[in-house]
Amino acid sequence: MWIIYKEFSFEAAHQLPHHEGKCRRLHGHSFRGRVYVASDRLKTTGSETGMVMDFSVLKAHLDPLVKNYLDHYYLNESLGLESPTSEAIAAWIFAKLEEAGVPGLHSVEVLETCTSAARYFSPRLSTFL
Ligand SMILES: Nc1nc2c(c(=O)[nH]1)N=C([C@H](O)[C@H](O)COP(=O)(O)OP(=O)(O)OP(=O)(O)O)CN2
Ligand SMILES: [Zn+2]
Repeated sequence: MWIIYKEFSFEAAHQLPHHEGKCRRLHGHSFRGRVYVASDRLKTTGSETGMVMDFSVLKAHLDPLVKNYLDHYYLNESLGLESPTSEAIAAWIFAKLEEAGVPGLHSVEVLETCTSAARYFSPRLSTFL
C-alpha cells in the first residue's frame, strides 16, 4: 500500500461564531494543508509509470480551489460554512476533490496554526485510522 500527498497553502480569514474564546472574533491564518491519495498498486504504463499518481495531477485539482474559494477569502462566506473550523474546511476540500473524481482520495489535512490541525478521512476508510 502506498500513500502520497500534495501540500497546498492559503491565507484566509474566518470566525467561529459559537466559540467562547478569541476565535469568535474575525481573524486570519496562513493555512497549510495536505491531500492524501492511497493505492495498492503503482502505474505500469505511460508517464506515471512507477507512481500512485503524478503530484502535478493533484496540484491541478487543488489550484482552482485555492484560487476561487480559499486564498484571501473570508471562509465563512466563500465556503458557505457557518463555522469554518479546520475540521469543516478539510471536509469541504475533501468533498470538492471527491466530486472532481480524484481516484484513491484518502484524506485531507488542514493546519490552522503550526500546532493545530484536523484531518478528514473518507467514510469508506473509517477503519483505516
Ligand atoms: N478543534 C478545533 N479547535 C479550534 C479550531 C478549529 O478549527 N478546530 N479553531 C480555533 C481558532 O480558529 C484558532 O485560531 C486556532 O486555535 P489555537 O490552536 O488555539 O491557536 P493559537 O495560535 O492561539 O494556539 P496556541 O497553541 O495557544 O498558541 C480554536 N480551536
Ligand atoms: Zn482561526
